Amino acid sequence: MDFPYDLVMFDLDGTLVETAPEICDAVNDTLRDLGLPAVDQTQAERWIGHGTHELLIEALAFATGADAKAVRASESLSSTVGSFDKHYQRRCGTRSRLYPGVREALAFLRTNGVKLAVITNKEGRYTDTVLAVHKLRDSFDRVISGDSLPTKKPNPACVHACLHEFGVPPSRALFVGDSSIDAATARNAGVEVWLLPHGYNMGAPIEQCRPDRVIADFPALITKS
Ligand SMILES: O=C(O)COP(=O)(O)O
Ligand SMILES: [Mg+2]
Repeated sequence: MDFPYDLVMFDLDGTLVETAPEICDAVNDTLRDLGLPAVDQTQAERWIGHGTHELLIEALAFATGADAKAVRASESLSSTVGSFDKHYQRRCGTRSRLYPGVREALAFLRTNGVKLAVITNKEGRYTDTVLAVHKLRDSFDRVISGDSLPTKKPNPACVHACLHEFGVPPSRALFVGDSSIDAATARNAGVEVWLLPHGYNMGAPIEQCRPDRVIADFPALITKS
């Protein structure tokens, strides 16, 4: 197959790896430490996409009934972040899984000389753990996390960094993601975006993001349509 891109940038959570089960576990471990009620996974999925720091703030606001602004300003936040960090590092890899066909699609693209990157809003220390436990790190030429650059998605700086590093023009690059954040990132950078429906997208249907294509799954990524 003649793949029409020289660079593919993948989102992580909800795109390459189903991470919500163990993220929800770590949130609930943290809430339990505080004597707060647990949340269900569907609820937690709506908070995935802006990085785990924002997710934790949303979870605390939801569980306490406070608004997110008050949670962000609270003195206890940094110790709660420390508690979440401990729980999430322990939970990473326990209940996440690669979506079907991920490894095969990455291998196919690599073999065809396509440069591959991960661009996630997840903080680097968690990205590293997730990629390591799923033996994915060596599949990528570049990994950009939410705290790698001064800005995160949907700011296009992360995409620009990849285009620059690999000397690829926007017309030869593709972003593959699962959310409106990914769609906005790609649009802001002037690259095409294909979205998968198996991820999170803050609970909204993926078609609403108006991607260039909705692809059913990873086999569809490398199958000529
Ligand atoms: O919210 C997160 O932690 C990361 O989400 P992303 O991998 O979809 O960017
Ligand atoms: Mg995602």
